[in-house]
Amino acid sequence: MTFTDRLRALQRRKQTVLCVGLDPDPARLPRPLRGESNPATAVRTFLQQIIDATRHVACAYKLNLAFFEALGRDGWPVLEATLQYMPDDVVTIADGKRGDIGSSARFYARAVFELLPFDACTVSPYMGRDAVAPFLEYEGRAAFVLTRTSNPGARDFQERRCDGEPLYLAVARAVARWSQELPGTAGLVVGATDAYALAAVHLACAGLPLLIPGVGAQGGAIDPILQVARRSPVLVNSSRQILYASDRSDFAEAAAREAEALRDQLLEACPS
Ligand SMILES: O=c1ccn([C@@H]2O[C@H](COP(=O)(O)O)[C@@H](O)[C@H]2O)c(=O)[nH]1
Repeated sequence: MTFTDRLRALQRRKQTVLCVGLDPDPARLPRPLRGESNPATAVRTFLQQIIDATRHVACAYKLNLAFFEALGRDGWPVLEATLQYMPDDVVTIADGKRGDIGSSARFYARAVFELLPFDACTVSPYMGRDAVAPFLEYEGRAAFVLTRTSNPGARDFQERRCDGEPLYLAVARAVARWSQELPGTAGLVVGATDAYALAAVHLACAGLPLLIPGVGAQGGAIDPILQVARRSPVLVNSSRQILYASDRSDFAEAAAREAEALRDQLLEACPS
């Protein structure tokens, strides 16, 4: 079964397209956990409680690798423990935005798909086809390639014209071509903060799954997502708005409420 088929089946069964982002910042942990002498232990407990509180409304969890790497030597065990804690009915995404020459990219791919059991990862297209290809060789897994990202700096390069269209669209079309060798292994990251780019990427590559960050803390709109979800599978990520909904002992309940509210707003995007 391809990654995309598995994702669609999960979304249909659970009626949710919500991806909860796990970006654990030790300085933002709820106050009751901040007293823990080892921040890695606190992060591990925090993430397990967030997973328990949101698993009924999440079809995916996106773990931003930067936050685990920044825990130093304790980061890898926390990453492994968090993955082991995942329920069966979700997919996991390693958000490391990898992208290097082919011989090195193969090792990045091996780390997330062989050493760690991630279902998908994020990849930067800047270094071209050989930097992306190793991630597309794993049957049943997927690589989401950055197109038009959600941050203000996306305008610096991604919107430059390339053969008469924005560079991010040329990237999206190239990824669609590259993925033909092993269908179902590629997706695209496109931010919710630019409704025009979201619609354009979706029109250029209808059918490729879209990982959409930028709602919640970054203020991206929901309606344009509902439009593109009519023809493309979508996974909508929210991290800080859910994780840090409260910094008191009710943080898990508050996270559940935020996640449920976003799931409800996105119900129309679920496959029937
Ligand atoms: O274009 C992009 C690509 C990745 N991200 C990542 O998604 C989350 C968003 O966090 P929020 O707290 O919901 O804003 C974070 O891990 C980013 O690194 C993105 O925001 N935009």
